[in-house]
Formats: sequence, structure tokens, C-alpha cells
Amino acid sequence: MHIVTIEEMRELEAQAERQHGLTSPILMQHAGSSAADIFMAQLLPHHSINDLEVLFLIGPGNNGGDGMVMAEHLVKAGALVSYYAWKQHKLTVRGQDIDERHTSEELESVLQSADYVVDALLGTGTSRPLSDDMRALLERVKREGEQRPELRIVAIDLPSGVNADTGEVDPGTLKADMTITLACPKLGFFFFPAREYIGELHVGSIGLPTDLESHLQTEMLNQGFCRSYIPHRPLNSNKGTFGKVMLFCGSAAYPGSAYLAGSASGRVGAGLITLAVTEKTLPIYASSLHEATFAILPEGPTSELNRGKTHERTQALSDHLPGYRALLMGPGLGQSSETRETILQVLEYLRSEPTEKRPHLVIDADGLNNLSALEHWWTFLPEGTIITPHPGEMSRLCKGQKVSGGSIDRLALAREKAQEWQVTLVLKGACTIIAHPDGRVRLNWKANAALATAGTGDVLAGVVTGFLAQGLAPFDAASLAVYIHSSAGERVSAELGNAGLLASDLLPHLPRVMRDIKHNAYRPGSDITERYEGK
Ligand SMILES: NC(=O)C1=CN([C@@H]2O[C@H](COP(=O)(O)OP(=O)(O)OC[C@H]3O[C@@H](n4cnc5c(N)ncnc54)[C@H](O)[C@@H]3O)[C@@H](O)[C@H]2O)[C@@H](O)CC1
Ligand SMILES: Nc1ncnc2c1ncn2[C@@H]1O[C@H](COP(=O)(O)OP(=O)(O)O)[C@@H](O)[C@H]1O
Ligand SMILES: [K+]
Repeated sequence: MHIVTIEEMRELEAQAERQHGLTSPILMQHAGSSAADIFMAQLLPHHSINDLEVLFLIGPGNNGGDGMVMAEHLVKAGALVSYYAWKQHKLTVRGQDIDERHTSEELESVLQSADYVVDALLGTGTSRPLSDDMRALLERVKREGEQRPELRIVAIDLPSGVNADTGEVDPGTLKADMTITLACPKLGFFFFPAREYIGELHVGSIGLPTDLESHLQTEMLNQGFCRSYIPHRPLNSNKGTFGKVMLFCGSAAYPGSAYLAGSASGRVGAGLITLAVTEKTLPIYASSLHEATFAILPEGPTSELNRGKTHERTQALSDHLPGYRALLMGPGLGQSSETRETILQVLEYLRSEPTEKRPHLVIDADGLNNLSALEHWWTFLPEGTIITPHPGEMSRLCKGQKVSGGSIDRLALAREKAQEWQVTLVLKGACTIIAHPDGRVRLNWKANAALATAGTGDVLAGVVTGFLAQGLAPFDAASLAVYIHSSAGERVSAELGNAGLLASDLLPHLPRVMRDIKHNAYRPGSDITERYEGK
């Protein structure tokens, strides 16, 4: 599913007309009909379309036009529809035009009995701040919703006042319970504050031939995409079939990260998990992760005098690596100069090996923190490396440049840095960005505050590594991992709510999510599935 900017959406519409004769009125008929179908399919269980009271707020442009077409379909289906044309101040209640002198009181009465308000005021054509009277209208609906929480707000294409490119939001914008966007999700939805205003996201069809989208470079992760990448499990398999994972992670002070990452790799199907540990840390892992095997490394050097020990450590690790398909390096390693040196030596070893003979590399957390202290750190990485920074780590990698907040375009930054550094970059956050060194980008929709807790990043790193071990290309392994990880979070939240998740809670849900996605049986709380292409 492609994500578009306003300009790209306009270009798609223009091409649809030029190449396929799909004029604006034709597209609008599709849009309104598709929006009505989605609306009816998503009615709450206690609602029936018959006698459902729906108030449409109609704007002056094509967004309003979409609303009018949708309204006609709902009338035919039996709903009690009223609409208020904002520009003309004209109210029509169940087919009857209301005399101008009574518009205010009638609008008040319609609003008070409405089950749904449909915001079809403005879409991608918004060109200035909302006018005062539009803000007042939306404010009145907002107050009604506060008094009657059962009132549902549905936005057509986008909640009016959301900037579909930047995610900025007009102060008058009304939060939607559901947004039925048309043709493609808009880029701004994936940024804050807009993300908070969208509610459940559904994508309607306007009948565009899909080949028109083939040049677009930004995609949204969804089930259809993920299903095609979940590794196949042949009956005639053994643990070697699904790849061996090595984790160079954890330390006496941070043992949990290796446990979480290693367990996560196993939970997404990797054949064998090996933790690189020292004699000192072995007992911690041996008692908690029974399924893992261990590569015992000598203790790190304790002073300049026995510095040669880092070489012994690297040697011991690299002696173990042949036969391993994926290596995760970083979580919980700490940031001593000895650790940094070991990391550099391991990178040197990996660069010296032919690609097909060495494991694919994922670097996270302290692996990145250690590297970011070095000038041109990316030149030390072997080809095909995946890095998974959170915004703080990303900022360090960018030499202190601010990477989140306000006006920062995280998407442009991720795209630029993946190209400059020649890595697959997973910029974590509420809507995680996955950027390929060739400029392609994928975005995750599933923001979930429950995941904002220590250790969930270690789980993600383990999932990425587990998919790499099963033979996925770096960009696909990273994309699938982000989707499966956040879907597991969604499952935990369905039970616990949006607080109190422990990173280890995710682990048993990883395989369940994979199973359900594979069998098309995954039913998350608020996930867009595919573009709705009609019944
Ligand atoms: N053009 C097409 O082919 C299609 C358009 N579609 C719909 O059309 C929308 C875009 O249509 P438009 O380009 O007509 O744009 P809009 O419907 O978003 O509105 C543009 C109109 O609103 C006015 N306006 C802009 N900002 C305003 C503000 N702050 N306060 C008050 N009035 C304001 C403009 O002067 C203009 O009259 C999409 O969001 C989508 O809903 C879809 O139906 C698909 C097909
Ligand atoms: N609000 C949120 N919505 C969705 N995902 C989130 C949110 N906050 C954090 N996450 C996810 O949780 C993980 C946190 O990773 P990270 O910050 O590295 O944690 P840690 O290092 O403690 O393991 C990332 O995958 C991130 O995308
Ligand atoms: K709208």
C-alpha cells in the first residue's frame, strides 16, 4: 500500500484522467460509494444502518463532493441523513431543505440526536487555516462528543485541518474515531500531532488502476505485505533450514537484553540461537534461556596491560561465526573502550569475509552508541548492515543533530541517512520508519504507547535478526519485524490496555501473530487491512 504526498495524489488523479479517462466526477462516485461501503461495514455491533442518524458536514470542494455521494448511498441503505453545506449555510434534514431562519436551531437539534457526524469539510485542498466559523462548527461537534461519548466522528479523506504532508493540525480540527482516506494513506498521517487525530484508518478505493502507483517510493506496512514475507516452513526441515543466530549482546550489568533478543529470534522461527558470553555471565543466561547454546569468550581486558585480550575475544567470536546466518551486535554491551575495540575488530572480520560466507549483521543500542563516537563510523560497516536506532541513538549517529520534535522531517532524514550510510535504517518510534539505501521507505502505522517501555527494542532487534537468519533480505527482514513486533504489542494491549506491558510479554505473541497473518486470521483492534476494493 503506497503512501502519498498531496502533490503525488494530485499527479495520480491527473494521470488517471489522461491515461484512463477517469475524470474527477467518476473518481468522486467511486470515492463516495467506497466510503459508504466501509462506513456500513464498520458500524458498531449495536448499530443498524436502518434509522441510523447521520449528519454530514459538507465543504466547498471535492471533499464535500465525496461526502454528498456517500450520503446518497447511506440514504438508499436506509439511514436518516442530514447535511449541512458549510459555505451556503444550508441545512437539509432527511431530504427537506430547512428555511435559513431556522438553520441554527435545526442544526442544533440534528446534532443532538445524531449517531454519527461525517466530516467532509476539507481534504487535501486545504490551503489556509480553518476559518472562524468552520472552527466554531467543529468545536460545537466536539462539545457534543464530550457530552455524548457514543457520538462517532468519521472523517472523509482526512480530518479537516490536518496537513496531509506535514502532520500539522489546525487548532480547530476535530479528532476522528475513524478516517476513511481515499486511494492511499497520506504521508502526514504518520507524523504527530496528526496521528492522534486519525482514529481507525481505512482506505477507500477511487478506482485508480494500480499500475499508476508503481513509481511511488513510500509504502505502508500492512498484512498483505507481511503475509508474502513470512518464511515458509517446509515439512522436510531441520533446525539448519531456519538459520543460526549469534548474539553478541548483554553484560553483567545488562543481562536482560541478550535474553529478550535471543528469545525473540527463536520465537519468530530461527533454528538455533547462540549467545556469545563470558564465563562470568554464562550462569545468568544458562538459567534463563535453556534453548540457547553458548559461545564462551574470554573476559574483556581489564587494563591497558592486557589489551591483547580484545583480540582473543574477537578471535573466539569469529571462530564461531562460520555457519551462522545472522549476527546481532550491541544491546546491553556497555560502552567501554575495550568493547568499542572488540566491535571494530568484529566489523573488520566481517568486511574481510565474502558476503555469502559471513552472517548478516544487525547493530542496535550500545553497538550504535559505541560507533557514534567515531568519525565516519559507517565506513566500518560491512555491506547489507541493518541498524535500529531509537531517536536518541539516531541523534548520536548524526553527531548530535536533533532528529525528533516540531518541524523535523523524520522521513526525509531517514531516507537521506540510509542512502549516505548505505544501511537499512530502522528509525524507531511511534510510527517506525524503515529506509532502504536505494531511497525506498516503509512506514508502520501501529502507534501504541504500551510499547514505550524498556526492553521492547531488544525484542525488535531479535526479531529482525531471526528473520535475517531465515533468509529474508535486510529491508524485508526489518519491515516484517517491525510489523510483527508492533502487532504483538497490539495483542498484549488488547488484554492489558496501553500501560504495564513488559517486553517479555511480547515473546509468546510473536508466533501467534505470524500464524494468524499467514492464515489471514489476524484481527487487530484498529488496523487498516487492505484498500477496500468493493464487495
Ligand atoms: N479531484 C479528484 O479527482 C478527487 C478528489 N477527491 C477528494 O477531493 C479532495 C480534494 O478536493 P479539493 O482539491 O477540491 O479540495 P478540498 O475539498 O479539500 O477543498 C478545497 C476548497 O476548500 C477551500 N478551502 C481551502 N482551505 C480552506 C479553509 N481553511 N477554510 C475554508 N475553505 C477552505 C478552497 O478554497 C476550495 O474551495 C480530497 O481530499 C478527496 O476527498 C477524491 O474524491 C478523489 C478524486
Ligand atoms: N508510542 C509508541 N508506539 C509504537 N511503538 C513504540 C512506541 N514507543 C516505543 N515503541 C517501540 O518500542 C521499541 C522501543 O525500542 P528502544 O527505545 O530501543 O527500547 P529499549 O532500548 O529499551 O529496548 C521500538 O521498537 C519502538 O518503535
Ligand atoms: K474531511
